[in-house]
Amino acid sequence: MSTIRFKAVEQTFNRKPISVETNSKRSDIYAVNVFNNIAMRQFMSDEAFKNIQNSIEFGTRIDRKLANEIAVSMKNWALSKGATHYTHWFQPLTGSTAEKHDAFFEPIDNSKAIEAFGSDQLVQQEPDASSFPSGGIRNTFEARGYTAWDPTSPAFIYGTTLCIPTVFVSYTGEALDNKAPLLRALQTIDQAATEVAKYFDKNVSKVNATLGWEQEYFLIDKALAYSRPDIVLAGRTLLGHSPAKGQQLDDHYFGSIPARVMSFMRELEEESMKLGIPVKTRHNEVAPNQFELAPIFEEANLAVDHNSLIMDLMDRVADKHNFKVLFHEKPFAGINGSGKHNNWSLATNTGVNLLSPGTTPMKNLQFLTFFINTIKAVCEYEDLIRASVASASNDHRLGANEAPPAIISVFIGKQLTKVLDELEDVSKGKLSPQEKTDLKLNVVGKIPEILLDNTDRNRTSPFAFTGNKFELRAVGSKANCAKPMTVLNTIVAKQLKEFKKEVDILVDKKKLKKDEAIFNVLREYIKASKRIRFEGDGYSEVWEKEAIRRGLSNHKTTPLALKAMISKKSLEVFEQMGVMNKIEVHARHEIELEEYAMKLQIEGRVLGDIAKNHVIPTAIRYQNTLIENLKGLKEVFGNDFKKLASQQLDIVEQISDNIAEINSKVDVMVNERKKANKLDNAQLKAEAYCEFVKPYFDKIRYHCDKLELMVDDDLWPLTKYRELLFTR
Ligand SMILES: NC(=O)CC[C@H](N)C(=O)O
Repeated sequence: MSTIRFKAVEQTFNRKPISVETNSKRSDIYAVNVFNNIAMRQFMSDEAFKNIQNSIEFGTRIDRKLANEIAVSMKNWALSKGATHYTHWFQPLTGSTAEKHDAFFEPIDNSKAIEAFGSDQLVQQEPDASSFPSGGIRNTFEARGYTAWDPTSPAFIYGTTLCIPTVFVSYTGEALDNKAPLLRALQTIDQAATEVAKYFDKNVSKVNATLGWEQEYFLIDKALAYSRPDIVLAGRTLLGHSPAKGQQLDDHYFGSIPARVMSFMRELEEESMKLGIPVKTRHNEVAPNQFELAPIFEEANLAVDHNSLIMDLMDRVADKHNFKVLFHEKPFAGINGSGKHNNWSLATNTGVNLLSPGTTPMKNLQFLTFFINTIKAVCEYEDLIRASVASASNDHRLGANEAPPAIISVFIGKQLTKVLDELEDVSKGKLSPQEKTDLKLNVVGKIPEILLDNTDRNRTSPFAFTGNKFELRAVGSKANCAKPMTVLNTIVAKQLKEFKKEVDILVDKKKLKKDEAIFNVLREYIKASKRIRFEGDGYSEVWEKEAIRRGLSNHKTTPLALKAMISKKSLEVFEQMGVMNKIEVHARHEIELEEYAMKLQIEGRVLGDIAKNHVIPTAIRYQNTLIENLKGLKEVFGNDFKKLASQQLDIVEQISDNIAEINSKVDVMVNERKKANKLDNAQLKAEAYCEFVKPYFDKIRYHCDKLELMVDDDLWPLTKYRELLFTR
């Protein structure tokens, strides 16, 4: 086994950057592989173009006849780009993407064939999807699943395949994927936010939620990564002693990008550009061999699709450059893990960012309205947000003093805290002319147009306002952003609807002026949502205690965090907002619990195997050399040998002790796993894995890592941390 390690290290030493030919002008290739407006205009009639534009903007139905024309034009465009196949591209509840390719080719008799693709193939398909998780939805209804075209996310060519973004739903209408609920949530926030935005500008007829994600990842040489069974099977290292040097010198963050990584990034960016993914930022992250990539924000549905697509693209491009991308939130113990911060905002079709202060008091009141409503929504549903980012892998990251804690709170900075404090004192009911002027001039009027440079940063906060958007920092690097985005947009929509109702009542019944009514409602919201606001150090123990006092949840593990998904309150908000019915939520809850248990089961098995079949035999081999040495010393020195051999004897004993510990702990862990596996109830099974199996991982690791420090480096079979993290 150690030969694999040394071969891998040697291979890595000999690697050179793969040269990539890239276009210096990115704008020339931007979106060339996307069926966007330019391509559509070129390939379809005006009528069809207008029809599809309306559908994208207002969700109107696409006429069947025109759908056929759209399909044909899409096919012609794809063929002109060299595509041979098409696929409905969807995001099942596995969290990744799925595709089943069909050729355009169709024989019409035994001597002739055509390239065929019509509305039937575009609009709806029935993949044999029986193997995707459905959380019992399909069994309950004996319904099959089908994929349906999502015209709001443009088709694109990936390799030689035309990919058509689709939703995946059962015949009874239940969503079997991550996209369908997201689209519903985006529709509901559009309606709710548009209604409220109309208070300030009658011309607003649509509000888009926007998302800018930041993807963190590790890049490890392929040979090194594949030399470790734990990385291959579990996506993370389950053991490995910390290297002498880790990230303590802070010399990687924003440092110069290593040459091989740079080649990888250039090719990735080039391919992303062609797919219309507007990647903009690249840099080294905190940990050695950790990097980050971020695009410009986009409409949330498109941004989610682009993130799923780029994760796939990263795998492929990395492979070409002899790297493996690790998306796991915590691939290495002792150094930083990876997140995927979600920057979220709301934008009107009149070009206004609703979370950006403006030049006039009215614009600032609009900003405050959306700002305070968002805070209130997060306050009401903090536990649901936590649930939306819960996973076995993200549990390692949240609360590890490198990413936000498991407690959800909102950070807004000093300046806005002051504004909210002042708004809290607004009088009840009608405002005097003096108070109105004062508010206009001294409170609302004083919010600077550009807050970006004035907002403090707080990396310890899970939900931080950063000048013109909120940054949800709790999302894990492996996650599909659709989940947190569905929750966030749903709860803010609910909140905005409530706000509108309350303001309207004050205007209609209490005869308050619109802005008076708004001030009155906001005042109450500021008071009601105070407990979620926290400006201090989210890593501190003081905050943990304070959060308990404030009644905020602090679920450190997924089985506990997920419970909030199916609380009465959560089921109600999903149902009322038309995002998911009870069956859909329960199905997802069940799937996530099962996934949690399975992930831990895999980790337990891999660890057991490595510990017993790799670590222990290696330790015994080394111990045997020591014993040989001891025998030799005895032969040469006779009774005096003990003095000379005391250290060796000590090591021999320590090895035996560690072996004994590993052996017995693996046995107990296997037993606990067996007990957990017998449980039918998904919640209890996940809890059993969490409480009784997982704790053994660290205990076993401890002794394996001790042996790593003792055993001859030549014999050690597992590629070491220093090799994984510092060879590139
Ligand atoms: N520089 C950073 O912001 C680090 C973020 C951190 N890696 C996380 O998991 O969220």
